[in-house]
Amino acid sequence: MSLFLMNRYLGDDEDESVSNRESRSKLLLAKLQQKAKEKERHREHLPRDQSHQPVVKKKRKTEKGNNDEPRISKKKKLEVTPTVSVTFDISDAVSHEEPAKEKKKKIKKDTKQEINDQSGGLVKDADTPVAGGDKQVNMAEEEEETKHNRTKQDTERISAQTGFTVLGGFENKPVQKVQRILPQWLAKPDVINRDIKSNLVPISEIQGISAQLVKKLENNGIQHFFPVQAEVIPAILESAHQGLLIGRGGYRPRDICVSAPTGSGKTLAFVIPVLQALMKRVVCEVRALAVLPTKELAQQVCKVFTTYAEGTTLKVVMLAGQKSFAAEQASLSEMRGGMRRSLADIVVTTPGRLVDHINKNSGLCLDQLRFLIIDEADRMIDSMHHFWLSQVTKSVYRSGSGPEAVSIFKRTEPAFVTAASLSPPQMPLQKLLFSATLTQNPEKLQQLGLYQPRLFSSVHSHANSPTCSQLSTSEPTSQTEDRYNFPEGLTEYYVHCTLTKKPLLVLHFVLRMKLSPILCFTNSREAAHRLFLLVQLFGGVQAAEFSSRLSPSERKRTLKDFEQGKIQLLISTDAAARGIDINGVKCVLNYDAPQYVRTYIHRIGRTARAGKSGLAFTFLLAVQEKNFLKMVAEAGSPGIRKHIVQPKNLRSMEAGYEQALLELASVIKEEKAK
Ligand SMILES: Nc1ncnc2c1ncn2[C@@H]1O[C@H](COP(=O)(O)OP(=O)(O)OP(=O)(O)O)[C@@H](O)[C@H]1O
Repeated sequence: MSLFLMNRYLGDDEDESVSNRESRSKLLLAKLQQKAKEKERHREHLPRDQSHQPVVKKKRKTEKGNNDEPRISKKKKLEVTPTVSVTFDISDAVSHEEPAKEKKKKIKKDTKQEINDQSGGLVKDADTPVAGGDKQVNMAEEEEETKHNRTKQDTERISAQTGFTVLGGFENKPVQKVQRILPQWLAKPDVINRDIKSNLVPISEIQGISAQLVKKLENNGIQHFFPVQAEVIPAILESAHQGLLIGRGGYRPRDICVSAPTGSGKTLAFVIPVLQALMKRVVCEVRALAVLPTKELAQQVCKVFTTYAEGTTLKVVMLAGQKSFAAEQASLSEMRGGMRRSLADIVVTTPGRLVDHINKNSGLCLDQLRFLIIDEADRMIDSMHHFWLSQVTKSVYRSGSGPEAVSIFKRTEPAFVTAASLSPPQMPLQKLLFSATLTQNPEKLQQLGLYQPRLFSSVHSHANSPTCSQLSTSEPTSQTEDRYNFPEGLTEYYVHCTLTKKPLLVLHFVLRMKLSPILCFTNSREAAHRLFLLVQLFGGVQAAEFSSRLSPSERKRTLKDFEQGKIQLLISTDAAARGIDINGVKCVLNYDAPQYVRTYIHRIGRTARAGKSGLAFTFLLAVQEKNFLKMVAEAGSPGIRKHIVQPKNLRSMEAGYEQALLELASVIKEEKAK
């Protein structure tokens, strides 16, 4: 007994005596081929514009000849007799001499005609023109779409009537671009004004900051808060006020994400409220952990925390490999009377060093962690493969899993809030994310395990993105890519150049245009080193390089010298592209065009900081121009202009440059020999 039965439709004149299934297939194939040949013959004999009509006529004739029943009754027959299946076995056709593709096409056409006959002519052959041929040519695309939909509907209808699956309908369809749908919190952020200068808020207007901190701010020359600070500081303070303990009278605070331009003052936006929230603590425990991608950035943030914590009882400790592991361990805790005692309230660290301390049980206890600050958050998401976040989470919530879980400070990971989950009350962990290029990719943000996040952003394009709830009611809007924040005072230029002219252009910007201090970026440390040597050989410019070629202490000294104005031109890799706050950089040169838009934004963001103005020039080879300008425009740049350097302005430096080039070859040879 056969497991599967596949009935075939052999036409109205199906010969009941043919019981053998194989011969039935052959019969069907022969019949279809016969029809195809007839069609071909008719087409050849008729003028072009009428070539399709006789086929249709012939078909109708055949219908009549084979079956005297009117068309309507045939349809009825279909409805009441669900034993007929309209299928076609392609393998049957492969054994013949004609090219397989041609054959399939022809047979498919005839099969469709068969379906057409049964369905009252509703299924149209893709190649058969309908009445009003001219119109059809004009509306070819629409017609194609309608035809496809109709065929699909008819196929579905026949399947429903007969109970058999109609095979086919696998035409190629153009792939539609997927509309990006953002979750509500990403699509509708709290808006931060990009224009710092005209949106300053007096410090006294922000409630909840202690007199001690206000005084500190004023001593540091800060009279007003920048827009990002005026929005974010009250939000963090409010959540800290309400949510130090969850349970009766408290609630789990929402995580906070901030996306604001480079140099807009994001550091103080978390330093001030965190210090304020922890100021009244009684027992010293690690309650705030700030994670940054590099040593230099950790150092910078630690300095700000230390400055504002001065005069309070709060202790700030840095774990970034500047000191030995043992020294860092000693700064974290001490043993007194057989008890471990924390020596740190705020820890500033890098992911690698943090994981080391957690794994080696160095005395870094995160049981009481209240704030987890993730600065340069987009970069930190990229480094999630180090699993640093899961290690932190494990350390924070481990007190909820052991026998000590009965403790009043039992902590559980965020989940649904129920009466049971609120008892006993527990310390919440709140994540604070900051970046100038925070991704809008929900899939990436998902990795951070955010709890009811709230976004503060100055990106203007969010309004274009439909939210999940809007989607069902509104028409789809234009596709929005990730768009970023550009500082208000920044002016962007690009300079069309050739490879050989690039060093001359750098010299032109330093010596003729006098734009120093200049921060010049290359794409590799080798390129940075070569350019540095070349500029030195040319002479007349105080230059330095900044890359992983230098030791951490050399890098620190170089940055200090640059900040103090001892260096006119700092040639750097992307090591100095992110977060580094160097006062007074007038101009950024992209000696090598950056490959990614995020890199571009962070590089040019080293100037035009804190509401000041700045210039950014990107050197572009002819082949790079189109793609680079497109990338920058799509990222939301307010506009990048062309800057032309007249060849005559470079002429006076050419001889010196040629000489320096010759010397460079031997210097590099010597270096390699060493
Ligand atoms: N309210 C303020 N008044 C005056 N200066 C401020 C104020 N807030 C911050 N600044 C200064 O602005 C500069 C930039 O601040 P910060 O480094 O925090 O920017 P950022 O937004 O973190 O930049 P990036 O995204 O590049 O890291 C710093 O030198 C800081 O001292």
